[in-house]
Amino acid sequence: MLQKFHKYHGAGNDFVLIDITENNAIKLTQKDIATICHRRFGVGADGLITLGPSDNSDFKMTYYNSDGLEGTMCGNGGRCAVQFAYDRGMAGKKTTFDAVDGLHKGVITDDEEVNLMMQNIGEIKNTPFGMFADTGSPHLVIEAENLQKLDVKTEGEKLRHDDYFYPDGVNVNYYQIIDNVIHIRTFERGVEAETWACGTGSVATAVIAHHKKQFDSNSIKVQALGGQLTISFEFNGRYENLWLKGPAQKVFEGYDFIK
Ligand SMILES: N[C@@H](CCC[C@H](N)C(=O)O)C(=O)O
Repeated sequence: MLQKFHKYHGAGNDFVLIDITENNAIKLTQKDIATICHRRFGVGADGLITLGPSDNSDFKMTYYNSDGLEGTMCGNGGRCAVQFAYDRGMAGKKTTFDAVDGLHKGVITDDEEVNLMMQNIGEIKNTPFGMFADTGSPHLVIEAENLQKLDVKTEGEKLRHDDYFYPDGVNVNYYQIIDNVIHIRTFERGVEAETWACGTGSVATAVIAHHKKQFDSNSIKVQALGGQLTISFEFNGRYENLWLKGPAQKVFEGYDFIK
């Protein structure tokens, strides 16, 4: 069957998006999704997102990692979903949508970026390896001395599977602060590789750097391999009113043949 898809990226974190509001009958198996996301045998992406009907908002976003399994919240995917919904006339420049961790507001800004409201963050925890925060997805955050030279694939993969985080596993972020900007590299669970940006990981890293008093400001720039994100928040004993802003752009559209 030919399935219409759209490819977007958010700071280099790339996704296949499918509007299932008109064809809710489409059922994608884990193998279908993994094949669509495969960079040799498919379209190629870090994940796949469906936009379906929602009772209480403009649409429901469901996110799958490139391994074909449903993931937890994806910040850059959410930002791409906001741009996609606007491009398809499913929502205005201001929208509200439903995701696995609850309702999110999204705004397409005057500088043509997408700003996404994230859930409040609960406890920031210490682990034997670094600090941990759940920003809709679980993230371990580790400060590195030479980020550029770090073997993120080898080091990140070890921690992602460490017994300490069993059974859920964890996404692993390494960061270095240069000239008041957080530089970040992330090994993503479910993609099982380093991605070019991670929204929920950037939020976790910004609040942890603030928690460690490395920043006074409540607006922090995070430079990923594929682009820059800005995280802003209020701190009232806990991190609230969190927003993740950055580029979210269409790359192309097409039809994929799904058996
Ligand atoms: N790239 C995403 C994070 C996606 C979630 C993750 N891989 C998981 O399921 O653990 C983002 O931009 O937040």
